[in-house]
Amino acid sequence: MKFVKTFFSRQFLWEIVRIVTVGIASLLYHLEVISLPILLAAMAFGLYSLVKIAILDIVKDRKIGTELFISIAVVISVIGQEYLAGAVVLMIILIAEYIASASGERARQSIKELIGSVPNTAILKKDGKEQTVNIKDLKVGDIVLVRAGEKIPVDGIVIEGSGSVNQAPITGESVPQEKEAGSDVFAGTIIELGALDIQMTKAGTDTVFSRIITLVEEAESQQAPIEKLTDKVASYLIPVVFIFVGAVYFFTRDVKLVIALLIFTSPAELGLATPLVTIAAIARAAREGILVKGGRFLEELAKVTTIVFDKTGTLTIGSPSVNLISVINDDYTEEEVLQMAAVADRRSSHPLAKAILDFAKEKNIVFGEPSQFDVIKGRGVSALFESKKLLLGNKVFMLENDIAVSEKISNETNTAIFLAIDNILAGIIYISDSIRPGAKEMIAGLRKSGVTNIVMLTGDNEVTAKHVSDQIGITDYRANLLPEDKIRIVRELQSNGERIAMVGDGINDAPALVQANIGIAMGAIGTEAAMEAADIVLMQDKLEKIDRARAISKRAYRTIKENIIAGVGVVHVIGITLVLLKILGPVEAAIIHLLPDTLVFINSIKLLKIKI
Ligand SMILES: Nc1ncnc2c1ncn2[C@@H]1O[C@H](COP(=O)(O)OP(=O)(O)OP(=O)(O)O)[C@@H](O)[C@H]1O
Ligand SMILES: [Zn+2]
Repeated sequence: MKFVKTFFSRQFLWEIVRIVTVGIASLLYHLEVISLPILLAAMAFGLYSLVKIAILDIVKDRKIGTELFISIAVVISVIGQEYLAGAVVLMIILIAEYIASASGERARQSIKELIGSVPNTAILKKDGKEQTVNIKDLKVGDIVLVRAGEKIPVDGIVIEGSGSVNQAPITGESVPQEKEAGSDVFAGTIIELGALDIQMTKAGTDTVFSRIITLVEEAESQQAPIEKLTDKVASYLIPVVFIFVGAVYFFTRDVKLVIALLIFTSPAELGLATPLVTIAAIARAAREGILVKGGRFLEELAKVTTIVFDKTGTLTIGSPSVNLISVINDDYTEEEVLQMAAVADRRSSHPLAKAILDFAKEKNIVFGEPSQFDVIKGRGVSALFESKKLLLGNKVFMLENDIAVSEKISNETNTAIFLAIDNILAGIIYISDSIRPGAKEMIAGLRKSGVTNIVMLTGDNEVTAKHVSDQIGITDYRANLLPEDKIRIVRELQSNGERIAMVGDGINDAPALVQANIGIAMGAIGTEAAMEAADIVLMQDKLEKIDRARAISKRAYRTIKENIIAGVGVVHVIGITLVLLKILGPVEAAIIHLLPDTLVFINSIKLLKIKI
């Protein structure tokens, strides 16, 4: 069993030796086989690691941990001549420490097991020969051969062959994707059928897979606010505890009582309560293709009450197509309107421009190069072609340029793009983009999970914006926005004291993603910019992943609270009471104290398995 392997690995050898030494010495002393100095020597050996950690904590992290409490308790037991009690307590606490560190290690390993790994070698195809080489020796452009049942070792482009690839290690989606010449493939994914010749673009630590692993590993260091809070509470509580225990000793002179009290007043599991959950939840999310860049964001997403969506490319698929061209100025034909629009948009990288160009190509329309070209953000483009001035964009853009636009031309489902030639409206191009499947269910799911405010932001026109938001159940939408308006709106919502999550495609809306408390980027597989800008990255273009991310976050946050309240709070309060009532002595206290450690561990690690 992997579990057993971690717990008995060499890394923990010394901890086990210490536990056994102190245990056997206690037993032999009790049986009067060994003398007191030998017991004390064994205790010193056992105590050594605790004292070391206690001192390191104080000096390096300025933190008082359990180790200090226990060290003091053991020293007091020796001074007070309660040798055996001290030794047994020491042994049990060593066991507890060992459970804690081994379980943290176990959780970390399980992340790697969940996500998997990338092979170290690849079959290189060179000069008509095939040879197995180490990944490190591959160069960009090398051709790598991968067959059915094998893991793809590099990121690259398929140049020959076809096959179905299971991308679950990266996207969480286990339905295989068909790959053929020209398709992108990613390291760590598995070819289920077929064989592919892959031209390598990235290998080793540059691959998407590697980036995911690094992000997940770094995520642990991004403390959740609740963790900072528990650290703070612990630092206030500790002096109070020492004064309290000191007072108890002063009035009772009862060494055993003091030792037992120190065991239950130590903040042991507080240190374990959050990090374990964070690791488990982040690993769980990663397996579903949801990349959470820190424990902080889990907590933020769990608490969020407002979620802001970008429309194009997020709620809609983002690959629009032209439906209709209507000629307004009879001096031009339909072809000419399309041709001029294509000229104006040929230098633009906007998805709407792509739709227009694709349509022109489909109609075999030849379009020239503009002599001048400008992008007017959130409005459209302007261009100069054969001394004609072209303006292409939304209605606001036309009105801003004093171009008359008659009213009845709006159409619900389509985005109307206006073309003006020499400041006279020539035609309108209707373009539509379909709403992503599952959008309505996702919004309903978020509302059910307690998100009270859902807002849609778009640079698109009012009519289309209303149409889209009506269909998916969003009542609050803002249209005709410039990119800076989106940031401003996020700020405004925040200034009402609300925590905002913003969902976008991570490319055009990166600034708004950064401004929000949590930025969520969709469909980021392979898009470096989106992976950088967002705090939570959805590897797939699937809206239900937003619901999933929220569900996992809420569950993780709940688990942290359970750990702190039930695992730590309740056990300790009951423990202290029973000790003061003299129902529990030091040895019983130490044994019972193993319980919350184990509870916290089990409660956290279950996040990897349970249905959420
Ligand atoms: N290259 C372009 N060609 C034609 N129209 C454009 C172009 N760029 C912008 N527009 C017009 O300006 C509007 C706003 O563009 P913007 O890029 O800000 O947002 P969007 O892509 O429509 O939607 P969203 O804000 O939801 O991503 C578009 O709806 C379109 O009418
Ligand atoms: Zn956008």
